Amino acid sequence: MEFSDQLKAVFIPESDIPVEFSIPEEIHQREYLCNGEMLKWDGPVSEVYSPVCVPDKEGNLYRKFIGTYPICTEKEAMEALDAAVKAYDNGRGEWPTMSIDNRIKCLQKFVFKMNEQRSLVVKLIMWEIGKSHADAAKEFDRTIDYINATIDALKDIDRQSSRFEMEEGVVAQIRRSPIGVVLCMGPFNYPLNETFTTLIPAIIMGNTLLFKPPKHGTLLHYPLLKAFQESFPKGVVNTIYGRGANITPGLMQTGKINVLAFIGSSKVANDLKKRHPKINRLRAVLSLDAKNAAIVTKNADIKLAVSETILGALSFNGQRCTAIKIVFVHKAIADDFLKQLSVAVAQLKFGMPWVQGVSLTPLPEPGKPEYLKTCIDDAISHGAHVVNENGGTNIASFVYPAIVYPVNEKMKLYREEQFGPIIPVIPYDSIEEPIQYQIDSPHGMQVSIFSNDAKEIASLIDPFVNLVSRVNINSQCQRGPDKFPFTGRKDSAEGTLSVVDALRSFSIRSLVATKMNETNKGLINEIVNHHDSNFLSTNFIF
Ligand SMILES: O=C[C@H](O)COP(=O)(O)O
Repeated sequence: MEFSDQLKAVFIPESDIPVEFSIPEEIHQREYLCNGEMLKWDGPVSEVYSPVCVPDKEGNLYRKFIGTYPICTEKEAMEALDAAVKAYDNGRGEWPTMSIDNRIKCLQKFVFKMNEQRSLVVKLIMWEIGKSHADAAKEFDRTIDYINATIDALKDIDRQSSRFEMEEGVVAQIRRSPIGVVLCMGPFNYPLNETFTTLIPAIIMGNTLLFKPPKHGTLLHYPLLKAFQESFPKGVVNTIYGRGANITPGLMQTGKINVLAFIGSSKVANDLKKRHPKINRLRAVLSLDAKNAAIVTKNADIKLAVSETILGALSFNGQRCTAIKIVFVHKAIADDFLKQLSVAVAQLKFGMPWVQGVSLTPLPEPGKPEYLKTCIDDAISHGAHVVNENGGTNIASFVYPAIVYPVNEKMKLYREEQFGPIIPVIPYDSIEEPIQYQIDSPHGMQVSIFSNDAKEIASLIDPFVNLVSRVNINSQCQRGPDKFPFTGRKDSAEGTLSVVDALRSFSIRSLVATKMNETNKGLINEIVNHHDSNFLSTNFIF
């Protein structure tokens, strides 16, 4: 069978889709959450087509229609903003003044309700973005773990804290206070997990928020709206739907957004930031573009370098900000590396997201296969070739991985973030070449260094760790474990995420201080007694 026919065969008729992996019915979202109410929507809607294609009677493949969601206008977005502003009430609202203990109780209620929706949300992740069912389940469970770790971290921080003497008789309670209204937007590749790595810490620190789900990955949030509504006071979480370009610039222009929490493209983030009339007052927590390099030195364990490169470059079809997006391999071992890499690609299982053990699946962005083809064609026109058999073959929403070699600075693949299943490989002579690449790069997220020579690795750590935010030794680039700081330099990020860092990112250190003289000693105890539990349970220091 021709390879393209093999690829086509993975798209099976609708009637053959295993029932346990199908969603019960099309999802038509006709409501959104604003100011604690599920508001009805009868305006225009956006149609959602799955990357999973099915053949019609003639054998033509078409993306399966799975549902619709509201396309709100600026009017609804402004109403949602008003609700968030009102709930925050300049820091005097019920939520920002609630004790941490009570906020945690709300979050625990939310986790309970979220877990009830696990099966549906996991299936929707799979259908909306084409992630394998196993990885979709991992995404859900990682999110629950992240929330629970956040709760544990808060309790820990709270336990460690106390009133303490600073200096010269001044006693202070150091707090982490909320900042205000957060506009929160996550990416399509981790529509639940990465969105929640900003949304959850933003909420728990006492901020109120506007939440816009990613374009690919909207419907999966629908089953969680009720959980938000029932777990948090009104106006704490408000949702907005529709075309980001139509509604988010206006929100920023109001100057009422205090924190922009955005995971996506650097261009969109910069455009949004510039809209804010007082940009210096805007806090931004951003995770953006990246072009992470793997460097395979001549002292590398090639087998290990290959298996980690495969994981790094092709997990979820290379659609991760932390993916390895370019590989520098020393000329002395380039042939061997490419041979083994090609064999490893050929061993990957491709298919529909519900197939067990599948690692290559259809791509959610409709224009992506065409874009990837232009990248490959451009590289070929500048002297590269596709090394692996069938590399770059495209049928409907599926693109078979391509190893492209030798890549040079004239090619799109040299600088552009392909965010897809292409592995561009550059042969190098001197280690100065990948170092210079990183110096010149507008990005600075991660690198992976492969070598068995400890001295060589040691000599490379400082040059790279001062250019990116994480150096991985003999292992792929990645975000986890989630307790580790996650950030980037240059255009790759702003602010730092991790279970604890995110709590810092969405709060401000503030003090309640007093001089410990005779009058104040007595007063302080009285104040503590008069104040509700808030005073004591927000006294964490970190
Ligand atoms: O897409 C960007 C994510 O932060 C990647 O996370 P990950 O490394 O855990 O897959």
